[in-house]
Amino acid sequence: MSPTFLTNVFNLNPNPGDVSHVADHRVLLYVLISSGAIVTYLIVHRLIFYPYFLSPLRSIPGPPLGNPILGQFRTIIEGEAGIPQRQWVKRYGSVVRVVGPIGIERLIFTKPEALHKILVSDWVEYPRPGFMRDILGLTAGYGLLTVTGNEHRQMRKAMNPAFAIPNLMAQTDMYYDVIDDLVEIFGSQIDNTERPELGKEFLVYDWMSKATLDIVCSTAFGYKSNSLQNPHNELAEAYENLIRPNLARFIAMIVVPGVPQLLGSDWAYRHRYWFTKIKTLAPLAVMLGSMHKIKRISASILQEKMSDNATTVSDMEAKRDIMSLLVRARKADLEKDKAVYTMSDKAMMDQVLTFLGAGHETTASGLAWTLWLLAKDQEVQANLREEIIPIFDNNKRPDYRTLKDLQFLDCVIMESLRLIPPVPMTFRRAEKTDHIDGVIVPKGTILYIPIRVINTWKDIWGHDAEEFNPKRWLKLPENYHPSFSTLSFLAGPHACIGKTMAIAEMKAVLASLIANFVFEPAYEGQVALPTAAVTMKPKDNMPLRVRRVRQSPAN
Ligand code: HEM
Repeated sequence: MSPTFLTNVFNLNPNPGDVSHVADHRVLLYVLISSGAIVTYLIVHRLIFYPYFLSPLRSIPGPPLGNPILGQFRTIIEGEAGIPQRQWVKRYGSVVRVVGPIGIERLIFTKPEALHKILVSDWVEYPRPGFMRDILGLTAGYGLLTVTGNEHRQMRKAMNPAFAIPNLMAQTDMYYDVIDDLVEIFGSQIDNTERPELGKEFLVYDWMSKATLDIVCSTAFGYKSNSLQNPHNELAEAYENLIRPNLARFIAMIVVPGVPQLLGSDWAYRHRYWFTKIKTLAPLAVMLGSMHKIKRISASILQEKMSDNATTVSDMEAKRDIMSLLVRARKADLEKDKAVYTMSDKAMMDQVLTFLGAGHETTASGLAWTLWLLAKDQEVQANLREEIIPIFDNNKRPDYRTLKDLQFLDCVIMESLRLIPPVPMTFRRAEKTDHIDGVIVPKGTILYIPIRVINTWKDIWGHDAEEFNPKRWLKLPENYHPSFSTLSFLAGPHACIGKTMAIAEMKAVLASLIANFVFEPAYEGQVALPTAAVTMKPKDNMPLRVRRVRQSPAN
């Protein structure tokens, strides 16, 4: 700091006879006052003038602006995921304006035509917003979930064949290697209690999470994570630590410009020790360590696939995991045409994290909530068992087609995913000024895609839209739109690439569990709530009482 600056600010003039310092002092004072006035004006403009009097969105109905600094943020964060939005749509109609923290406006659109524009016809101009891509990039890899426009088009085209039905049909048997373990673990733990006929309480979400991790690891990249049997598996542990940090704090850090790039750098990994010195930043050190471990494991998985020279049909049949298929397709493409688009090694490695991030917790949440709904509705559970038992009496590992043909199982899963979608909402950002559903949407506006609201909208689903009624899928309502009445897997070019895989997996797990066990609430008056996270992971890991359907011969 220069001595002149100090002299001026604190009026420490070394030469008392000289009056020029008084003029200097005044100039500085004017500068300070006018800067303060500008900053105050900008804050008042941002928090009050703009949202109340100037915003072109101000006449769109919506909840009150609320607290000038937080807006409706507290209601959103403290409410159950998707529920405040549902109340607003009920109250204010099909287009709603919500003001969040520091005056940031968001719009909710619900009509099929509006959703078609945002998600399908103009999807390139409505990408995932930057803050969302930063969060996804760090926790689920810079893969399909973060790329946009042409890069997304090319990457998705390269990946689609690996998710095609013939491949999924061939993979179904891999699910049962994991499911058999799960059934065996539940069964033996029940049998080891003093009164097996009363069953045992299990934290169902935890078990579904282990099972879906093992399934996605083996089907997506042929890796045996074995977390059902070994909770200390390196990849399972690293992934668990990666997603554990407090999400709200993590998001708050990530929106600071430069932080995502810093966290993704090797420098941050090498210097992570320093984060442990500050209590609030300490979880980041664990997260950086986990990211590094996952990258190392992904690199070795990819290396192994690339050096794999499977040429015989039986070798190739054995290696039907998604990553093997991608590596083989890339090799073939390059041999045919050197100029063709192929994914870089880094992009391929990032897909490992994308499959883990996108395909594990989502499917686990879907399964846990389905078991909860069945635990609360014993009649539906019994009807489902009635459909499944004859199949399992013949074959304990029903294939893709057999599972697909189980009509009531399909209804139960579709209804559960409708009512409690594992991803309750997502976001888009307008990259152009546009007209949607009669309102002007300025460039830069953040749009809520309110998955849970649409899925339970009474205008489409009728008066019992918020109730669990699998039979509704046998006769769909008149207003039903095949793409925009349930958005659990979204629609358009960014729709879930793993949809068919997730549904087949959920069917195999659920059918095997319901054939073997009865699920009941763990205690009277149990209420299940989701965490306010990206997925609908249950807050208490969903304790349920599990009993054997038929007593084992030992009993
Ligand atoms: C019940 C289970 C699942 C649900 C409810 C679900 C839901 C979703 C949703 C809503 C999106 C769109 C997100 C957005 O655009 O903001 C999405 C995208 C995606 N999902 Fe899933 N998902 C599930 C399972 C899976 C599985 C098993 C995989 C793969 C192994 C997977 C891979 C992906 C990928 C890669 C994307 C990005 C697609 C793109 O942008 O092109 N998902 N998923």
